[in-house]
Amino acid sequence: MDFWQGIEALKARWTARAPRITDLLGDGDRNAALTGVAGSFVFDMTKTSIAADDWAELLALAADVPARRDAMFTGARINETEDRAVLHTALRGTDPVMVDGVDVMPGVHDTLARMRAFADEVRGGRFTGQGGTITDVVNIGIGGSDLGPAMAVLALAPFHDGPRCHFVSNVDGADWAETSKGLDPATTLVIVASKTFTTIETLTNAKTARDWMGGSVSDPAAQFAALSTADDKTRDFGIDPSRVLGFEDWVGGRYSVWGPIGLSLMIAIGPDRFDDFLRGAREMDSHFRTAPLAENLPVMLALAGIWNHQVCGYPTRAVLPYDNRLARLPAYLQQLEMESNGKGVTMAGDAVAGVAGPVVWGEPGTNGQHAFYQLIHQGKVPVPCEFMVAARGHEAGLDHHHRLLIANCLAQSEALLKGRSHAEARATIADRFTGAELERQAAHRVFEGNRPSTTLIYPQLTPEVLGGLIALYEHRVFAEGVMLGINSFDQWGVELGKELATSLGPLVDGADASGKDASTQALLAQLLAWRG
Ligand SMILES: O=P(O)(O)OC[C@H]1O[C@H](O)[C@H](O)[C@@H](O)[C@@H]1O
Repeated sequence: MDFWQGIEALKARWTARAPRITDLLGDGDRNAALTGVAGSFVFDMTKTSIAADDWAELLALAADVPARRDAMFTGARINETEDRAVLHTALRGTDPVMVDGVDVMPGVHDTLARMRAFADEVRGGRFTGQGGTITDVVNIGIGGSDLGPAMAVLALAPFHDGPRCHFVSNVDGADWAETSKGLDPATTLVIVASKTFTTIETLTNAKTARDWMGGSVSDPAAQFAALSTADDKTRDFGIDPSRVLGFEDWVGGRYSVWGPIGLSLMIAIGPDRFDDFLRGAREMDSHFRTAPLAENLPVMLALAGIWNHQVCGYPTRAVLPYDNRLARLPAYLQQLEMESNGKGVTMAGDAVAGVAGPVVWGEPGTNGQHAFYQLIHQGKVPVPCEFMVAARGHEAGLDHHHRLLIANCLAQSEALLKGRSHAEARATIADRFTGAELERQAAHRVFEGNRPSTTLIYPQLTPEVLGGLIALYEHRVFAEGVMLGINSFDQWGVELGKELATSLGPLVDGADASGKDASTQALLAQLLAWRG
């Protein structure tokens, strides 16, 4: 059956049945089927409205995933619109992978060895700034050249034993100004991370950083390193090839944290722990490649997403890590998921017959509970929630905090599931109100319940677990993309805005704006008046 016909059939049955998730939870076999295990992860999708027979039909929709997956892992050019292989998995792999008849793995291992050597030199004080041992590292990059390492460096803070790491991404000068405050140029290493080395934000920030450093040291370029596929451009910028770590075009920006783009993370936590990070991802790769679809965690996450978004029609998904150090995970996943699957055209160039990827958003718990959970519990449009929590934190003396964290995480999914009826709401306030006022007040305290959520649990957020977590989401996005028939590995949708920004530059300097639409002209005129 065609994917979209399958979705329509599932939607019709789900609408007719209008199941209560609490009723579905009575079926032990269904619950076992909707609970997945891979390495250190347990994924519970029993609090969704997927019935046992729905699950069997959803799995059938994933039938094309294995062949496509195998094509990806073995170096086929599955990124068809850019005519590229998709091999971020090779960055953490061990086995040979052939692209155009050449094994890419010796190159991958050579680059990893160079990263390790440089990280060790920086961490061990053998590579120094012109004022002594490197105390601070600033990674300048944006999108995939920022979000992965920035998210991972924060996530693995308990494992830091190297120099401090900072991240500058926004072309807004505020980002550079705030980050560079208090840094000593003579003991700072600047890493310019850009796959293409053409990204205007990154090049602007890199030049500003070079000027800043040039104010204090005689040879600023000596304290610069670059991570890029464009050797010629890094050389033009003045960075010595010995401090340029290259990678190939078969690594997409949002999938690039495993190689040179992860250098800041490697410097922060050390090469051995970076190896653990890679190993965690490799174990998830192996699970994705070998586990049957019905027990395959990335496929299960993908099907939970397909069910909530395409079958039930819920437009967004909230990612809610009950793990404060995963504060940047929602932003990271926004790029991973929305840049990969936010598409309207199939691989064949036709319009997608339904909606592709959902809006992904979120914040860590418990903070979100005191902000937007109001809408999640009582707003009219259900928001499928993706909870995640570790069994243990890293703060040995603060386990009572972690106990509360777990309790809150489980409480939220329980509240979403069960809700509170009008009668129950009335009972909670019957001592304070009577008559019509009691009914009115009770109405505000009703929770519909029956709201879907999934929960991912793991023992503790270690480098290995983080590696597995990111790989899990990468493969989830891949599996969804295969089912939707789209190319998850291009991002043409970011181009138009970039082109227009280039054409608008001179207009901000006062050039003739008459070719622009009326709204843009008016906004520009006011901004120019204020700029004086
Ligand atoms: O690494 P760079 O070439 O500088 O690209 C940085 C980012 O910008 C692009 O516009 C894309 O949307 C991202 O996928 C990419 O990660």
